[in-house]
Amino acid sequence: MPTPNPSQPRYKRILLKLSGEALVGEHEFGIDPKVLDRMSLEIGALVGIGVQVGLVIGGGNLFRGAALHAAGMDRVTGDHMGMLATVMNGLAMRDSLERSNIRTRVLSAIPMTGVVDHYDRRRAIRDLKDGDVVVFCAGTGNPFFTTDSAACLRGIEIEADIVLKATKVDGVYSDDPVKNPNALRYDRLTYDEVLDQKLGVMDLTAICLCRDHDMPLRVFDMNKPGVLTRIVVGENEGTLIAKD
Ligand SMILES: Nc1ncnc2c1ncn2[C@@H]1O[C@H](COP(=O)(O)OP(=O)(O)OP(=O)(O)O)[C@@H](O)[C@H]1O
Ligand SMILES: O=c1ccn([C@@H]2O[C@H](COP(=O)(O)O)[C@@H](O)[C@H]2O)c(=O)[nH]1
Repeated sequence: MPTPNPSQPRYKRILLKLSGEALVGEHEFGIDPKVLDRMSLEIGALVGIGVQVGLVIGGGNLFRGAALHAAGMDRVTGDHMGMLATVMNGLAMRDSLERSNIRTRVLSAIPMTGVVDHYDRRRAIRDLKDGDVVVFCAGTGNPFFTTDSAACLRGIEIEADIVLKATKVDGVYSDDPVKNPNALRYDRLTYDEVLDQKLGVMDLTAICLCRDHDMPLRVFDMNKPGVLTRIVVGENEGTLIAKD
């Protein structure tokens, strides 16, 4: 493996997936502005070294369709609410990034004239090349999916070099490390190993998409300061999921 060089990022274009739940921070529900500002700083550092950043933010801090359905709501309505939650997170992220003087474009899979622009792949690529951070919100625009799948889909569409899944655990484990303290962390896995062992850090649709389009994925802990820059310059953080 070549030695990491901070002035020469290994990845030119990334798709970063941020967990919605992580935005709660010290609050009980919703969005903690301190978390957004910390993430903006980390993302700004990447833009500063010339990395093109596409962003997908989950909605788990506000609504998840499956949870609403379990409480009695129609599933599709719940999923629509979940997708709208990701738009709110996208707006909050743009606000924080722009307060740090980082140019940001929010593109939504669901048309929302007057609030955000509608997703258009060619436009997204142009904006990325111009140095804007592009936030893709409203997931895939379809119910029964998750923002992990949306992140992998957008990553493939914009021809990102890698999908980076920022979460609250420091990689993929043999079992959910939050529930099983004896779970073992993997450094590297193939797509088929994740699928065969049903490792639950991401939904399996997302893993299948990445496998079918040979898109590498890295799962890492966003709470470690400087972690994004370290990954982008080629240091080993969390777990890499790739072909072999
Ligand atoms: N094998 C595993 N390895 C690592 N984490 C696992 C595993 N199985 C389950 N998990 C759980 O998956 C979670 C991933 O959570 P995360 O909040 O990033 O997901 P999300 O549902 O994509 O995001 P959101 O909060 O926006 O809904 C981890 O917090 C971890 O507890
Ligand atoms: O393509 C998509 C993406 C998301 N949803 C709904 O939104 C919520 C929030 O996303 P998370 O990935 O769980 O953070 C999700 O639970 C779905 O209900 C969707 O319908 N389609």
